[in-house]
Amino acid sequence: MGRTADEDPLTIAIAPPPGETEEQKQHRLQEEAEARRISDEIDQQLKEERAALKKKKKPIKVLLLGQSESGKSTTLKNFQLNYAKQAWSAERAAWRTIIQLNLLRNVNTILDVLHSEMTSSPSDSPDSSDSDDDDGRVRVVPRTSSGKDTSLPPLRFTEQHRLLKLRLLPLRSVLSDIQNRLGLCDYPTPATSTETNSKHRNHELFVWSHAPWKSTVARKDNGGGAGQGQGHARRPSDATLRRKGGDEAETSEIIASCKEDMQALWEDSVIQEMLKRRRLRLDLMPGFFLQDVSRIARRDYTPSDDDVVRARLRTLGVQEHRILFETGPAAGLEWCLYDVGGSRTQRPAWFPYFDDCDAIIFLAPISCFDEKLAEDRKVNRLEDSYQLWRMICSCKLLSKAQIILFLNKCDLLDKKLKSGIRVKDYVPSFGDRKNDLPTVAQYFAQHFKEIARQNSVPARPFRVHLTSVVDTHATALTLGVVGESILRSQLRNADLL
Ligand SMILES: Nc1nc2c(ncn2[C@@H]2O[C@H](COP(=O)(O)OP(=O)(O)OP(=O)(O)O)[C@@H](O)[C@H]2O)c(=O)[nH]1
Ligand SMILES: [Mg+2]
Repeated sequence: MGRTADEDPLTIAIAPPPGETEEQKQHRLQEEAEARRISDEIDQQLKEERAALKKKKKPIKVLLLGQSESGKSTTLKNFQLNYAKQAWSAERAAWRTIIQLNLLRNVNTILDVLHSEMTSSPSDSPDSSDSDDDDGRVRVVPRTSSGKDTSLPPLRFTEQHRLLKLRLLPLRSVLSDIQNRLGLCDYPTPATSTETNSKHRNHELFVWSHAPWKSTVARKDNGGGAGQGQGHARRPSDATLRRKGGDEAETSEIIASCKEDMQALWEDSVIQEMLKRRRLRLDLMPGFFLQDVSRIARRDYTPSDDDVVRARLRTLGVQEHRILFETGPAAGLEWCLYDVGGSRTQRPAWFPYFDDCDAIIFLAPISCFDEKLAEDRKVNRLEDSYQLWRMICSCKLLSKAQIILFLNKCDLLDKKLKSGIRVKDYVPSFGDRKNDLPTVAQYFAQHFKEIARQNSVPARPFRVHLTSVVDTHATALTLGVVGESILRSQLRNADLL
């Protein structure tokens, strides 16, 4: 049997005292109202504090997306350079070795071609792979069935070229030593059905998201730990560091001793002609440092901000970089930037990060209208960017995320157009429009806009920036605008909640 209301302890406890006068009753009610007000006030305060705490704990989540070599990691570097200066300075020295690696790869690419040219006699018929560059993007020079372009006089190699080849030979082992030391992987890109020979197939340096290369180098150079984004790194022992330090000094010594030869190789007119005939534009390729060899090959070389931004190290996996903004409108707020590997095999790893994402910065390198994907040489790189963009715009998981498009590598696009490469030869729909930067960029932007319009559900504003993210000054301004826009949208969302 249940209790009657008269027996309920709570009812008994809050019941007015027996024989309460009217005056006592009014006083009691006043006291109860005041107690309720104080209790409500405490509740409200707690609610606000929880909300603030929640806000503080949940960083703004931004994904950097786009195909490989579109400039994602470079954009991330710009964020660090502008908004997390302390972390940036701590990490800058660590890039020295990567820049040396980039330089050595430039030199080895030339030596490979030189070797191939010098060892093929006029009657030899080099196979078509000889024209594959280190990046798989150099078009084959038209050749006769004997493999030689007979319309041009033969290249006149001398004893000096043979000596250069010989004297620069040690750089090959230096290159693999550095790679081993930093735990970097060197994989060939997948072969494609159009590829006939792998002799010069693309080999590039990769860093896995958990690779400890930054901490390995940074600790030695700065006495500090790794920067953000490399948090899983295991610290090497002091003995290992001493050995690595010795190895690094040795590496720098060998590079410095080859400085004049590297410079002579790059400035040699026969070599330049050889590269021209191969249509090997090293200067347009990622991680090109030969023009700065006299500075970079010094024993006391320290990278500048620009050097770090131009260094190339391919990303594998997804790297999380937490940046506590030190300056700007977002000062004090934590942003979580995700830098992903952009090659085709890497893309499935993006999806788990779409959930709960606040903004996407999508990079499309528009200078690549005449290039093929390294991982599938049947596919034009611009077409691949269009396809990816379509996928991002139509993705339901991202319907609440702000999407910002960077039409990147405008500086390279400008160089290409000025060197006489015509867009209409690769994009027939471009027709007879003016072959200059503003017209071409506008044309491509229109195409991206149309894809966004047709595929975004619900419709979203088209936010586009023409960028060259290696230009740190211009990019600082762009990031300012982008940061404000993401923040504003965050605040709007918070108000709606
Ligand atoms: N000239 C020029 N070079 C650029 C530009 N953006 C990026 N680069 C260079 O292109 C190379 C590739 O850039 P990354 O930022 O590493 O490309 P990514 O998108 O991170 O590529 P993955 O890691 O392979 O997915 C680097 O050497 C950059 O310095 C640009 O706007 N202009
Ligand atoms: Mg990258």
